[in-house]
Amino acid sequence: MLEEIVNRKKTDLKFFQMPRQEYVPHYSLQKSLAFAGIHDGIGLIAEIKRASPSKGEFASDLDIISRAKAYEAGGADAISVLTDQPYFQGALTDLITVKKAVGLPVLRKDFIIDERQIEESARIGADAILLIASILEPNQILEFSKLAKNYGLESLVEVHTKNELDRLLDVYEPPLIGINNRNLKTFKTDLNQTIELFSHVPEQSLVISESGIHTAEDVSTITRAGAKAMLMGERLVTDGDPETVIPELKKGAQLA
Ligand SMILES: O=P(O)(O)OC[C@@H](O)[C@@H](O)c1c[nH]c2ccccc12
Repeated sequence: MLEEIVNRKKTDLKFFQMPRQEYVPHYSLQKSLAFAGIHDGIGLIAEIKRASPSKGEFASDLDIISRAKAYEAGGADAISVLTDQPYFQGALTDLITVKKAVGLPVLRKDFIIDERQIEESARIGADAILLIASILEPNQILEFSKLAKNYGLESLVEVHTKNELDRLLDVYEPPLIGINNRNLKTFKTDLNQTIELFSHVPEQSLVISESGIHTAEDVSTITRAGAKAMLMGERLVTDGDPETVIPELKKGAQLA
């Protein structure tokens, strides 16, 4: 599946058009998460996602403006927006819309494999981009992070295996490391991934546990593992009242 997604991305990039730049205020994902880690015990990146290859369409009629505002009102520290269209029903315009609706850092969630996508991310108003270790070489991750920084963007580097992490750390120690609990090949999630990989992450890096986090107990588990932040998609997208549920979920960090 991952190979299929990346191949489609390569095809679509043949028709790439650079968007015009608009002025938007910038927020630091790193600072926002570190601040929340101190005050709430855990930082939250809440995700806007209509569909996924594993679950199909689960929120096709999502009102992204009210959802993003509810995330912010509930105490989310950043918003992640899926911008991949073919597999996640996302769009660049979703990110532009969300960025205008909230005063939080916005992470562009996509399959970045080309430098032009980084300038594009800056132009649509992203504050940070996702770099996925399973589809990029470690030196590409380093180069892409530098390029992102030149555009004023932070990078969240996502790993799923110890091998990906080791290869990455030989070349670059990212300030923000995402441990994806979902195996992108089988789609299975396992919070043990965060527990197992955490001890191998450099002390200075802020760890974000991603995927498969649904309950306050899950939040407790990943906090105990050492994560300072979490990325939640499906649980929040499908909830009737994220504004109420976010503080309840965050309380899991206090029980850790
Ligand atoms: O909906 P979940 O299980 O809470 O997962 C959110 C997020 O971690 C997931 O959407 C994700 C993690 N890494 C990705 C890479 C590409 C697309 C999506 C993702």
